[in-house]
Amino acid sequence: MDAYDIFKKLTKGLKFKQRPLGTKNQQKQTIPSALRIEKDVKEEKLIQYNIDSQNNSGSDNENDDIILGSGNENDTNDSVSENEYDEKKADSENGHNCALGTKLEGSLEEDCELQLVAGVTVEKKMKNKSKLDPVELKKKLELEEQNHFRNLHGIKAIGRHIPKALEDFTDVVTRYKVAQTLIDTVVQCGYSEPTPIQRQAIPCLLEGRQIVACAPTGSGKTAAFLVPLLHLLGAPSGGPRALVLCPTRELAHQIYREALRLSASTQLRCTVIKSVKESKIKERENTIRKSGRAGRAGQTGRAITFFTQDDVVNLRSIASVMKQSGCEVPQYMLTLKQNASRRKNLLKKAPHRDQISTRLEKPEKRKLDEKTDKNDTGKSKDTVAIKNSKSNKQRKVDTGESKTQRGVKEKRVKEKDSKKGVKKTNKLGKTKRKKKNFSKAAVKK
Ligand SMILES: Nc1ncnc2c1ncn2[C@@H]1O[C@H](COP(=O)(O)OP(=O)(O)OP(=O)(O)O)[C@@H](O)[C@H]1O
Repeated sequence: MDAYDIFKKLTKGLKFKQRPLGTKNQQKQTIPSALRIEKDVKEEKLIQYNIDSQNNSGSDNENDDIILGSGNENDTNDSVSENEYDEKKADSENGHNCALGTKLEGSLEEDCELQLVAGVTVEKKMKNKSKLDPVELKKKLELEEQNHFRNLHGIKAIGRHIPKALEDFTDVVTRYKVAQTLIDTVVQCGYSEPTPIQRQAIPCLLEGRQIVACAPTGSGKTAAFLVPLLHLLGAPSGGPRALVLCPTRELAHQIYREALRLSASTQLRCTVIKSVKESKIKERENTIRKSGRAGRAGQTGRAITFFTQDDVVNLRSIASVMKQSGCEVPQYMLTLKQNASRRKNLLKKAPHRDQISTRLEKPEKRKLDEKTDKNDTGKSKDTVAIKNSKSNKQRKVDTGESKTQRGVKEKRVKEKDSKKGVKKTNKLGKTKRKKKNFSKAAVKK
């Protein structure tokens, strides 16, 4: 908002009469009588006051203790000529009259005395405004120019010693010695001219000033802070050095894309941190890798284990124990066995802790179940029988019964024999006898 706008706002609704030149006296006549009387009284008071002040400075007066500037009714001295009045009025208009009760005499550079109470005066130095240093004048002119430039581009800046807004991107090279390659990439991105926010924010940031910048969406705020940031970072050196906080993930990706484009000429790298947990895992991974030991990072059930070459032996033994106990061996352990070249620094998801505990609860029962399952499928029935049976009798008799069933039957038979004292009989024998008896009965009939 410039001076004209402010004036317009202040005088909104007011009407000004335009006075044509040379009609001064005529207008005087047209002033209403009441107003004219008031004006005359004021002028008279001013004249009287000036005379009083002159008298006070020269000789003692009866009215010294009266507060100056309030008007004196006792003095009705009309001896002040019109010329004197005109001169004094002209002086007062030129700014020589400091306030009521000040001396009107003296040159421009003379001190002005402010008399508050009779006899008490305060010295006040008048500044000679008309005489300015050429350097100061130049500065003022420059400031005026800068403000005019800002107004042209709709830039509003508040603060002390605000740096000059950019006219072009090449300004940055000359003023702040920014690498030409960086500006070239900016131009390659299609930014031929800086946007208003870029014009003012880039020089501020390059001077190391702290700023709060506001601009509408799509006005180029990202480049406004990325260009100076890339210049200040220079070359990469040990770890992250700049952090851009975003309220949303989408905005983070938008800034990331912009940063990738603008940092094409530099060796700097940029990434988006999606969640703190993930970053923590990565951090831990890096520390583990640096230490050369195995480790685990993450939450229960979602843990990630890192292995080194030395862990392979241990893993094998763990896998074999798990197999023996009837546990399900994780896939990554099997792959470790298969491919020796990939064993180093493997990153795999560990099995859920609860799963392991449940599987380890009743391993014996699981074993039995598994064996029954195997038999049900009919896998290598004969071989199992050969291995488990000790006598040839059983080999012959084997009719596909399971090992356990056979064992149970044998036990029962033995118990019966020992109790009753009956001779051992074979199943086959019994059936033969039955057949013989059946044939004899048929012959008799
Ligand atoms: N000086 C420029 N000249 C031409 N295009 C530009 C300039 N600066 C930025 N742009 C382009 O304008 C688009 C919007 O820029 P940017 O995303 O930086 O805006 P923003 O103000 O950060 O928006 P938001 O408020 O949504 O984050 C981008 O595609 C960018 O490439």
